[in-house]
Amino acid sequence: MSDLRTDALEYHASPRPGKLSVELTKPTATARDLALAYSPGVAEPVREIAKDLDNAYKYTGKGNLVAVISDGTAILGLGNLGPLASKPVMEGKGVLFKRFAGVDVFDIEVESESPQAFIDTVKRISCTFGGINLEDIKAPECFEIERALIEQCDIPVFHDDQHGTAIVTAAAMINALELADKKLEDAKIVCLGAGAAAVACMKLLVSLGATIENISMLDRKGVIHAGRDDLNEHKAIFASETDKRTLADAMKGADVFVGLSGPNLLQPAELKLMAENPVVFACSNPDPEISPELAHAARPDVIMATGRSDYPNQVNNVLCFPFIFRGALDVRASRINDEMKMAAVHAIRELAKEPVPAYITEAYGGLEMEFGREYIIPKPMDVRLIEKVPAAVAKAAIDSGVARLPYPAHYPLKSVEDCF
Ligand SMILES: NC(=O)C1=CN([C@@H]2O[C@H](COP(=O)(O)OP(=O)(O)OC[C@H]3O[C@@H](n4cnc5c(N)ncnc54)[C@H](OP(=O)(O)O)[C@@H]3O)[C@@H](O)[C@H]2O)C=CC1
Ligand SMILES: CC(=O)C(=O)O
Ligand SMILES: [Mg+2]
Repeated sequence: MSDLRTDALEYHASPRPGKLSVELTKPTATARDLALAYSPGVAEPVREIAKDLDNAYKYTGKGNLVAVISDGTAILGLGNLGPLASKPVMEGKGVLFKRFAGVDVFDIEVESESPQAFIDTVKRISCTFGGINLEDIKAPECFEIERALIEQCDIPVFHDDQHGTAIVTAAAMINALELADKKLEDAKIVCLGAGAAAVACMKLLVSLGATIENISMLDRKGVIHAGRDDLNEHKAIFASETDKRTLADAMKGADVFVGLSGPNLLQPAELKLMAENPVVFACSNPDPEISPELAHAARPDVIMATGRSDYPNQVNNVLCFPFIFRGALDVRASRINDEMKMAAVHAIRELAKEPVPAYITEAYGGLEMEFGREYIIPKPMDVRLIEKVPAAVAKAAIDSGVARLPYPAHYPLKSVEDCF
């Protein structure tokens, strides 16, 4: 592990800087090819698009192109390090979009002095894209930014840290609670963090049956309770009449801990206070709220997940965003609505119960996996994700009236190569 820093820097630097490049999709070998690709031939699609803007989907890459856009104010759990420092993560999201769902990405890092400046910038460039994935924008600004852009754009705008995270968390939570023999309706839930991801995750769990009175949410100042006068409207939804003030207060008898805050914020002593068979999703990246080693040592009965690839149960929005956009783009949805999000939750959740193919076992060093405490959610390289999730999302888009194309004739997809 001590080599990880060196290896990661080398990976990003060599043999050429970065992780993505632009590829050509048409022949360019002859003068004729160039006359078609550029002047004079390029004038023909220009004229067609000027006549009817929808022709951009026919003659350009718009329909398969997503902008991954950040202002760098909440880069993973590293904090507000500025737009340029967010670029490796945004390129990384581009890698995942392409690798897992064949979606092309331009990453865009925006220097903006205000949410309005960010909104204006994104709105002005939005016609280039088939969809917009907002990333690593801190709360509460992210809520206003996403709302305004959904209103102003006719393409899907999706804040991944809110909804991608919520969808995957919900899918894993339903499975984890089933294994713990508990019901979401009765579960006492502690959520450490009250930002973009935390608020969206708790809202989605409530829409799936969790009881808002059973949720204790905490920010840097402790438990969010009705006596506080420093809460924004998003935190205030979770303010309860309670005497609990600290994480330890909240953890007494809790069934579930969801960490969407920062590194090493949960102590073993606090974990020991939880009810039997506790479910702990320590999802802060790159360093979780508690390491699986410490958690298992403190509570042998824990069902444990992190956001990382190197432990069992990776609860990470990578399981959602490539596939939800694939489905949304393929039916040219005008937005990603609640029905599509819910369809994604169930498609991901159900896949965890299917037998794990041999190529996944091999990719994880021969580790045998089956639905259980160490396997509550599929692995990102499971190609059945591209079969199941876009199909469910596309169907939900059609059924809920936001699709502009019929169910794709080439669905269900069997692999990324099937996309076109
Ligand atoms: N596994 C996954 O797929 C994902 C994981 N995440 C992780 O979730 C975390 C939050 O991301 P995001 O919601 O986008 O960021 P935001 O900036 O929107 O929210 C951060 C939240 O964490 C709280 N917080 C930070 N430090 C502490 C602390 N010491 N004690 C209590 N609360 C604290 C903040 O409190 P306050 O409001 O008081 O400032 C804030 O509510 C990150 O670590 C990120 O990596 C995010 C998305 C996906
Ligand atoms: C995974 C992710 O999007 C995050 O940690 O911010
Ligand atoms: Mg993120």
